[in-house]
Amino acid sequence: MSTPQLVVHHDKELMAQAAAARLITKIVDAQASRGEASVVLTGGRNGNGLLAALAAAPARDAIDWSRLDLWWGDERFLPTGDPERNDTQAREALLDQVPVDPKRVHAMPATDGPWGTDVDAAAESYAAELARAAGPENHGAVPTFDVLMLGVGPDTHVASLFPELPAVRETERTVVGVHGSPKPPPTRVSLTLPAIRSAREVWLLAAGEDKAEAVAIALSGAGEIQAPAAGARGRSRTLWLLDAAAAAQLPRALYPPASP
Ligand SMILES: O=C(O)[C@H](O)[C@@H](O)[C@H](O)[C@H](O)COP(=O)(O)O
Repeated sequence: MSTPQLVVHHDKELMAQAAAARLITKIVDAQASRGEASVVLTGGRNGNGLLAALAAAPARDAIDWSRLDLWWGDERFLPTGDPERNDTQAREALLDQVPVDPKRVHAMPATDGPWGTDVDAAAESYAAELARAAGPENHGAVPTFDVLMLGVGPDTHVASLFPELPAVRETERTVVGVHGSPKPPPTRVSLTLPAIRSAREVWLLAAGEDKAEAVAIALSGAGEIQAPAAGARGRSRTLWLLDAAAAAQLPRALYPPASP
């Protein structure tokens, strides 16, 4: 697993804009070398802020939207179109403004879908969809994502993997149903750490002083059960994209040299 790298931007707007520019370049490079790209989106303010910045980016359409596979790291288990769903918010922030191929937008199941309110069956179906998309060259039962993005909660949760709860302890399955999430809504579908760690690059997004303690804990050697963000590592790169407020409690030695 790759050692975390940190980039600290002056404020959350600049962090979102810089991360969006970074994502454009990553997708364009993947499409140039492989003919397609695969990205995992995250819910939350920082994740949606990045998507909104990407929608406004001048270089946005350097991306061939028809050759981009989009997945989610987690989803609030609600009816299709519910404003609280991560995919609803992603569509509003970006996807409704670009010509994505609907067959390559892999939303997680909703409660009005084929599995109804059975979140565990819904999770199994998403795991099966991931496995179908995984090629022989991929590591196990998920495609090799070029970039997997994660917001970081103030308790160090990522996706819907919360400290000490069952989902963060999962070592076999790639997708699980989450019951009793401390962050509402209580029922969710989430990738697990093994699935997260199959990504080439994992980018963790954290802005605001309410994340400063979580960032310091996750980067200070805490275990992944107590601090799930600490276990979110990419195969070739793990990148923490922060603003100065979220980096404020980091030991100075961890602070990147060019930071504001
Ligand atoms: O479904 C969700 O809520 C998200 O996937 C969750 O993991 C989020 O990314 C973090 O809670 C950070 O959220 P903020 O960026 O809004 O603080």
